[in-house]
Amino acid sequence: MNDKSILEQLDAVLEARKSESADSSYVASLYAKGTEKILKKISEESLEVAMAAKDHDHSQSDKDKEHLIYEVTDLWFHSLVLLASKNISSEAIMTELQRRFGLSGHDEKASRKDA
Ligand SMILES: N=c1c2ncn([C@@H]3O[C@H](COP(=O)(O)OP(=O)(O)OP(=O)(O)O)[C@@H](O)[C@H]3O)c2ncn1[C@@H]1O[C@H](COP(=O)(O)O)[C@@H](O)[C@H]1O
Repeated sequence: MNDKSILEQLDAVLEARKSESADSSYVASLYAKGTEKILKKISEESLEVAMAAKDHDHSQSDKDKEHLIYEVTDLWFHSLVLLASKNISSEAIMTELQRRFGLSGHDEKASRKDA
């Protein structure tokens, strides 16, 4: 069993794909097409998340819950590809989430208004 988290493992794969060919790797093909293409995928996946969430609102079914998980995973994955393309690891996001942990969103917004 691998001791590294799936995010750490995926980070390593996304880094390694920078020297792979677009023909053999989907991630390499996204890097080759550039930021615009990756953003287009993120935009498409966001829309699919919204549609899946609305479907689940209506049905409350396990099937639509699974579909929502699937679509959010696609969105997270393409966001990680965007970050990797800019040499940002998922660790940076974990660190930022950790920094925000326990800080109320309302309080954080109020502190920005004061600044
Ligand atoms: N987690 C994922 C992952 N999630 C989703 N996808 C792909 O993301 C694409 C998005 O789905 P779409 O239906 O929008 O795809 P599409 O219509 O073929 O895409 P476009 O032609 O419109 O760009 C699909 O091709 C999925 O297979 C992923 N591709 C790769 N990974 C991970 O990345 C690793 C490296 O992948 P490769 O670079 O392909 O080896 C893999 O081992 C996985 O761990």
